[in-house]
Amino acid sequence: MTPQQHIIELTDRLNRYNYQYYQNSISEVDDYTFDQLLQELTKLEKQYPEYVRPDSPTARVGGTVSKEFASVYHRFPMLSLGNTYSEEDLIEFDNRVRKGLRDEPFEYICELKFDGVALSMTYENGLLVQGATRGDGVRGDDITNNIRTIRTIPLRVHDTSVPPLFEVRGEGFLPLAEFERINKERDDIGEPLLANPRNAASGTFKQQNSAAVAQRRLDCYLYSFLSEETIFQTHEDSLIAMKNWGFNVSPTWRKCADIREVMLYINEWDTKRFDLPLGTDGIVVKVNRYDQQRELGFTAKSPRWAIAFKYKAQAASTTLNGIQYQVGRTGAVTPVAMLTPVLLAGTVVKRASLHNANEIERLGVMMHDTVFVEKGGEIIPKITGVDLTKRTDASQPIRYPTECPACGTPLVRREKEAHFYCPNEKGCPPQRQARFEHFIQRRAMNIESLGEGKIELLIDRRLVLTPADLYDLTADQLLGIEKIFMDEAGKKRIVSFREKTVENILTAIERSKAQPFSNVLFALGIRYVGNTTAERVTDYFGSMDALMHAPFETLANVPDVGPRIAQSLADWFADADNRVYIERLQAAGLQLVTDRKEVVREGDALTDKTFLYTGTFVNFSREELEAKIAAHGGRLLSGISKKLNYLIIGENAGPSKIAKAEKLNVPMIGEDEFVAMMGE
Ligand SMILES: NC(=O)c1ccc[n+]([C@@H]2O[C@H](COP(=O)([O-])OP(=O)(O)OC[C@H]3O[C@@H](n4cnc5c(N)ncnc54)[C@H](O)[C@@H]3O)[C@@H](O)[C@H]2O)c1
Ligand SMILES: [Zn+2]
Repeated sequence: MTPQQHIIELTDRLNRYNYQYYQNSISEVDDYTFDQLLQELTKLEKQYPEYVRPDSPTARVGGTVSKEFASVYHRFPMLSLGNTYSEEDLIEFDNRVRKGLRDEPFEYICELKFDGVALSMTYENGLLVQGATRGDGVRGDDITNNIRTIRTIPLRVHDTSVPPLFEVRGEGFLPLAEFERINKERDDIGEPLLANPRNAASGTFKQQNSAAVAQRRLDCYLYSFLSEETIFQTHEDSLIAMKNWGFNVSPTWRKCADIREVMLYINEWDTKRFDLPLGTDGIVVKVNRYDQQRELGFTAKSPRWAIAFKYKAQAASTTLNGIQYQVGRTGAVTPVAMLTPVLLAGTVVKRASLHNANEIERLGVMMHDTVFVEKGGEIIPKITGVDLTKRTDASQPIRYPTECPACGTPLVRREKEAHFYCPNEKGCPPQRQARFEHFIQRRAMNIESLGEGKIELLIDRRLVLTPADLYDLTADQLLGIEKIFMDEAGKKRIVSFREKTVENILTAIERSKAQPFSNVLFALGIRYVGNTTAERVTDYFGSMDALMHAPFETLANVPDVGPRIAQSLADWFADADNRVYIERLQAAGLQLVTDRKEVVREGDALTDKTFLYTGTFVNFSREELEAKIAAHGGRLLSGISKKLNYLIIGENAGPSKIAKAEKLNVPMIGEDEFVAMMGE
């Protein structure tokens, strides 16, 4: 390849990675590889400036704006950061700064480099008026409504000392625990898992539906303050002030007197960062004084007064001793690597995720190979490669099972899905057990006193076959059952049903009969039917009877449902065993209707019309307004979508609702118009 061809190839490749990363929230390669390639291109361009392409990724911020959102211009450009993985580069940076400041004394502020999405928030007279992404650095996407869903970003700053117009910047992120929770829920209802917290956060901020954004509890750490007039002398002062004004500033920053102290900070956070509630990929070093920052200035792409030091992903090598194939509630088979224990980022790792059969093939990994494990933004480490130099004759090809490891049923693979499934939904033991665990969880029937091995024992003793059997259990059957479990480490654990335990369990089972209909529907464990979907569906149909007999077209028309979930519901109710199951739950006294108040019809002027309201009203309380809509045949929706016919505007109406309605061209009416519409 000639240098020119090489430059062309690298430019195209990096531009494609950038597009996938910023536009589609997908990483085709890991960050380290990306950064190495970018460095290679930078070097080549320096050597052969005549071949530099105008669209070179070395000269611009990698993102773009998207068509789905309005674009906004940034008052101050939102740039990138120069980055490095080596201490030598850091010392070079320090030398450049010293030279730039002509040996004048200076200090650094070190911060963690939070791994999420750069956000900019503009405040006018103390009010949050705009939230935007970085985009191409000059223009970003206006995602104000999505940013408003972040609880830690104040909608109003009460302190009167803030300037009339200012901007704060920070990193929007998905906390690790939230990422794990979402993935657990997705796994539970058979949705594909989100790849990593950064890409998940970036994908979430790009969603059109703010209500869906609000359900993922995004957060944001602020790290920068900007305004026309200078009100702070140093970055340190601005961090302290932002904190005092109620912004979420991570307490992890530190002032460092020189580059040696910066190195200490880097070493200290190398492993400590894994204890933080979010993913981080390095640290950011900034010159503290603003006048010195101004003196140093910017390149086209990044400030000269700051640099990011990135940690290489923490990796270790160890041997792959076996693979456990776990069968989940929906029958999906997940391979988990069993490793020779190895120390990684401060914890001992014995297992690593292998995701699915495609991943095993992609890695080309064989049994007894020496493999690399890495800890990235996720809690469970993953296998990222094979050390081929250590491969011996002992390595054996991995034969992915063709039959369910638990029940022997031949596995199937559904179209376009990465997982193999055990189709023996009713008879497969781990599927059955997981179905019970799903049924008893708090968000479902809330019989959690049956957790921790107790369900296993009841299934073992054949006291229960389906969750409906729980409602026939008696104290006599339960008293005195006992089993000793051995855990992996060979530790004994005794599960026994003593008097008090039995009493608790039976009380919880009895109480579960009062759980609302939507919890019951969720508890059934129908594929793709999570909590929210269950609420939408039960709200819409009002009773199990109506739901069970609804044709596919009606199901698909329920707000937020769509054909995929509708098909899953239709298939489930078409199964005769499932209908018997429902009959038994009904006989046991579970709630199979919504406890909506009886609607007394007063008219039908609003028939087939959908409504949503915002604010408060003169003639009605919220409940009264809702009752009026129903009494005249109208329907209340839970969010603004194209399916909404009218948004009723009251006093102190929510600006984000109004903005959204404007955007979707949903007609807005006042209280008087609403009354007139009812014909009262
Ligand atoms: N894997 C891929 O395919 C792929 C593709 C494109 C980019 N990337 C990654 O993204 C990087 C480029 O992204 P970039 O231009 O946003 O640079 P960057 O992420 O390396 O640095 C700039 C960003 O750091 C963030 N940041 C976090 N904590 C901060 C703090 N305390 N102070 C200031 N900023 C902080 C801000 O969002 C800022 O925009 C690449 O170096 C690469 O690692 C990866
Ligand atoms: Zn099976």
